[in-house]
Amino acid sequence: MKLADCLRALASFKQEGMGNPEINDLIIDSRLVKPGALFFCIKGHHVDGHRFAVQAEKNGAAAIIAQNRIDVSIPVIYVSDTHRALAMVADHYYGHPSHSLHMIGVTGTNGKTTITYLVQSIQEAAGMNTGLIGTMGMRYKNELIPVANTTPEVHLIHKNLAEMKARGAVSAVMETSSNALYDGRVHGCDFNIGIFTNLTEDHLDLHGTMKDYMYAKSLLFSQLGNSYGGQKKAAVLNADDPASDVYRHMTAVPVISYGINKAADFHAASIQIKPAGTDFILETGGETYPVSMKLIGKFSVYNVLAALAACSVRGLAITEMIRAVEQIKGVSGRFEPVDAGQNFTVIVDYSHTPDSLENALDTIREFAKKRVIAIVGCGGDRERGKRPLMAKIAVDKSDLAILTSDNPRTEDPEAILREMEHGVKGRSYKKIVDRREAIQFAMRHAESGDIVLIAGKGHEDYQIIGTTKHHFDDREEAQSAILERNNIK
Ligand SMILES: CC(=O)N[C@H]1[C@@H](OP(=O)(O)OP(=O)(O)OC[C@H]2O[C@@H](n3ccc(=O)[nH]c3=O)[C@H](O)[C@@H]2O)O[C@H](CO)[C@@H](O)[C@@H]1O[C@H](C)C(=O)N[C@@H](C)C(=O)N[C@H](CCC(=O)O)C(=O)O
Ligand SMILES: Nc1ncnc2c1ncn2[C@@H]1O[C@H](COP(=O)(O)OP(=O)(O)OP(=O)(O)O)[C@@H](O)[C@H]1O
Ligand SMILES: N[C@H](CCC[C@H](N)C(=O)O)C(=O)O
Ligand SMILES: [Mg+2]
Repeated sequence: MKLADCLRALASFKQEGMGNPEINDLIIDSRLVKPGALFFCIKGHHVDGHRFAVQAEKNGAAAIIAQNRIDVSIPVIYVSDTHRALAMVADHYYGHPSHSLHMIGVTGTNGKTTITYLVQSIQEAAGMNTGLIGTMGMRYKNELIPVANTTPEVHLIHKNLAEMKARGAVSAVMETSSNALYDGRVHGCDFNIGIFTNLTEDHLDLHGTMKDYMYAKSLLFSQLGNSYGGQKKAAVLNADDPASDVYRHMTAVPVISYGINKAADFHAASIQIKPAGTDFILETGGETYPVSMKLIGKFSVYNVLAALAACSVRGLAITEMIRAVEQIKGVSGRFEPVDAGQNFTVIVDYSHTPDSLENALDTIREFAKKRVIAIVGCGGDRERGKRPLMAKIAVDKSDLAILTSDNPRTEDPEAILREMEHGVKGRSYKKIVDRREAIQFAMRHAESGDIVLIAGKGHEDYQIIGTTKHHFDDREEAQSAILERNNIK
């Protein structure tokens, strides 16, 4: 596409430097620029991308989009907001893929990844080819492309939606994190459905207050626009979470509610949690349907209700959707059992927030006959307020809490643990800084019938120490520690 054509997506701009070169890629990292790329200077959280304009030119950029003055000899297009320009140009450059895909966005503190997997499975079972974008990568037709962010940068979203569409997708389901919504990473995405899971403490390092965090999430619902041209649009809201009362007012499209405690369009009753699954009665449209699924816990019931409500908008039959849900074995790293023939239970779970940790431990209590052992850490370079809270929940709700490291990133692991320990002064717990040793300790000390929860890292197959990613997988670590224990015996 020619530069002038790319610029048709912008409301206002000023070009300096003559020329209308062919643009063959949209790039925001100067290190990735190849000849013919259009480079966008983005002011980041750490550095100002304008500093890399010269490097982008050296690497062959055909033109540059900037908001501050830069000194290069290729065409420069000045705009007031380069990030917004990136979103608008990318949407246009890739042919507005979100306009013709049935787009489902999922926001909320916990449950987003799980719901995207549920929606993809339900829709695919009904013959709707569905792409998925989220924490574990971009997944389409059993191919997984890893991503740096739960919600990738906006040009990558439009690019990948276009690729999914070209390969036959009719729908895409996407995690829209609060950071991404606030930073504009989904600008230009035309969503049909917005799903809200829940709002509990996390990411206050980025949003400051719970109120600002709540408003960041509301952007998904205001971005739904209006129902037009016969397109089916809806906001799917959790009736049991007070933030839904705010989001209801933020959207102009129909609202579908789901919940357990309050009356809702998709309501679950008679919930029975068992070690191998959960049963409940779905009440919707004046009918009742029994559901018997392999997913565990009350929180899983919420996720299923949200997915069913969202998929119902396209008119999928309830009984068929339930059949698809009942087939799902689980989502990688979410309440995932590790079985190496041991006589105790090991569960790896991605609970890395106070609320999800509490839910995971409460769920385990529902069927624990002996001790509950919890291995818990908190990520570095992330919100610090949740550290003492998570330590307290671990100690309050387990019989043996082992505090350890998660991804320390650039923080001192001992310092993170000291902040966690503020929440458990005078209480009894074990502290083992090295996560591998913590897992080995738990596997050695677990007795017949105990349940060990390894929380925080779920599907992650790495540990970030400093800025280096080392291979590390809680499931593998638990397996080998169990085998080692068996060999020693
Ligand atoms: C704090 C934060 O949100 N950072 C995101 C942000 O990066 P940044 O603002 O730090 O970028 P920067 O390093 O300041 O660089 C600014 C610009 O200069 C460019 N640059 C930089 C160096 C260079 O040599 N040349 C160059 O051109 C960069 O490519 C960039 O365009 O923009 C990047 C591109 O979109 C993101 O990958 C990055 O996410 C980082 C990896 C991150 O950890 N983000 C977390 C907080 C996050 O967003 N998490 C949510 C999940 C939350 C949840 O699921 O609960 C998510 O959606 O992933
Ligand atoms: N609806 C829910 N309510 C509360 N906790 C939940 C819910 N669903 C899942 N969880 C817990 O949160 C953990 C993470 O779940 P999931 O990965 O689906 O959430 P997420 O919102 O995608 O997280 P992230 O913000 O890291 O992308 C699970 O391992 C489980 O312990
Ligand atoms: N999406 C979350 C994941 C946290 C996972 C946990 N293992 C950690 O590293 O803190 C985040 O980026 O904050
Ligand atoms: Mg996720």
